Amino acid sequence: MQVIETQHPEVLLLRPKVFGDARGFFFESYNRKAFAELGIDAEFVQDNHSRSAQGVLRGLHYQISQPQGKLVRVAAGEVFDVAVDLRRSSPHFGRVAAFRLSAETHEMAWIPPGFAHGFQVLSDYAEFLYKTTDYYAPQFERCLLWNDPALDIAWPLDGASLLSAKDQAGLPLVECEVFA
Ligand SMILES: Cc1cn([C@H]2C[C@H](O)[C@@H](COP(=O)(O)OP(=O)(O)O[C@H]3O[C@H](C)C(=O)[C@H](O)[C@H]3O)O2)c(=O)[nH]c1=O
Repeated sequence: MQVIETQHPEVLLLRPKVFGDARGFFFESYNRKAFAELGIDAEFVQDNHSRSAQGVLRGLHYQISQPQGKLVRVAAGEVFDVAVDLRRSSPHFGRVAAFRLSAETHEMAWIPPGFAHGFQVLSDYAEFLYKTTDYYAPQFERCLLWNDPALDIAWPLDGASLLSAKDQAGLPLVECEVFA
């Protein structure tokens, strides 16, 4: 597993060793011991899988209680993935880490608890898979406005063709509940 830096020291892009042969490919998408050796000693309790059409933007979501660390990857297509540090005590509070994830590169990203997360689909469609370190708790879910000017996120596609009502109602960072 190769670790690639992002704009944020705690958000890690992970490039797995991929075994290709005439049949196709194989790679370990998660290995507790190997990840612990990388410093990602997280215990995952939930796996999620979503499919979205091109232009769909999901996010930027976080749970103010039961915050979720996320190991994210794309099984089909390509997305522009974004994480924002919402920990007021962090020297990188408000910092954005953004990168592309695709089925072609098999790259994954580790996003620790305390970050808002979202993505925009760049391909015709994308299948997005991720593990979380705590359970879904809708009562604690909050939404950071995807196009908050203070974040200056360079989303590759203009606007968002499909946003949930929840995401359209996201709050700018200055109005968001954040972590200590
Ligand atoms: C997240 C989640 C959702 N749901 C149900 C609730 C809704 O009836 C339906 C769609 O939920 P939502 O529109 O919140 O799904 P996304 O917009 O993909 O939300 C995710 O988007 C960004 C990318 C994230 O990082 C979060 O993990 C997550 O909030 O699935 C569940 O049953 N369990 C869950 O863990």
